[in-house]
Amino acid sequence: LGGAAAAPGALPVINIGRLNDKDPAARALVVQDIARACRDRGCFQVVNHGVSKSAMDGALKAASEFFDMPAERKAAFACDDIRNPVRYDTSSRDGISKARSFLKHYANPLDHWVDSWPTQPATYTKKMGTYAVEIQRLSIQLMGAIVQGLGLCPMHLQEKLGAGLQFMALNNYPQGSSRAGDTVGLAPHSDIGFITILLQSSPGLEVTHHDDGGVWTPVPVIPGALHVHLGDHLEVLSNGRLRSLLHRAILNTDEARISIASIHGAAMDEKVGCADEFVDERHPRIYRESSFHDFLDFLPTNVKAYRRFVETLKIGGSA
Ligand SMILES: O=C(O)CCC(=O)C(=O)O
Ligand SMILES: [Fe+2]
Repeated sequence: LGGAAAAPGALPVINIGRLNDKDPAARALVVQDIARACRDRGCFQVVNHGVSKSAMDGALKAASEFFDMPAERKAAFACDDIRNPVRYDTSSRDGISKARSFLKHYANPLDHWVDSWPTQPATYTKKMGTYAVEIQRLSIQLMGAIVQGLGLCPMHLQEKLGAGLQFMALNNYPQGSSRAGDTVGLAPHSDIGFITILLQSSPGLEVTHHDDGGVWTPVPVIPGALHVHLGDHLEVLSNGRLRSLLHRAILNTDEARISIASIHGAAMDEKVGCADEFVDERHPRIYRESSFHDFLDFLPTNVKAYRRFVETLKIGGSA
């Protein structure tokens, strides 16, 4: 064919209301939509997901109130140790932050982590906690559908996910200049974990799947919808049947922008490897097993020339 790759079509929006349907055929249709979206696009948006509008609005409000605080207050949460349970930062020491400040913290189980969260603004823990719990529940429901779509039992990972990691990143981007053209706030990367569920206050997120030929597709803001994309550990688990999604954030030229990413994975030291069901003579194991802990060890080494973590896990490849 040659020439520039054609822009892939609109990103899928999936109504997941019937995932809980008693009729297995009704659930199967939704599972099929999710499976296709995971395979072909590495992401999709969900509507009818059961996360309340008030929880979503509350989370964005809590995040914006946090970022609106004076710099000294926020600096109290700054920490050089990437293992700290709460971390605020404005610099680009991670190699991918170009123009963002962020607050990152863990969230599952909430009662274990919430005491380490900011106590200012006063309603932060209440609002973000409510959102975190609802998103954690949704993540388990979505993962049930995703593994079923892969042909596994829907319960395959449920216990590990229930005891697993929920890592939240609140991102704050300045308004971009319309004269400067597209300005990258957060450079292309994939997330660790199985899936990320993301809420954005205004457009800016862009995605490119491994076979999109490097064409970036903007993720539209659909009121009430949540964006879901696949992380490195789902690529590993599926032995490469699914691929993690490269994504980036462009500065919005109309307004400052906030996004809240919730990353869902196995517990800190739990090793994730390829499921035996996807390994046979024709499909040898592609990736070494690894944990979130291993990912944190890898991060500081990934500053100069960015590589997806999952690339470094390839068996036979260079680590
Ligand atoms: O701001 C966005 O939309 C993307 C955020 C993101 O990719 C992340 O926090 O990992
Ligand atoms: Fe990300």
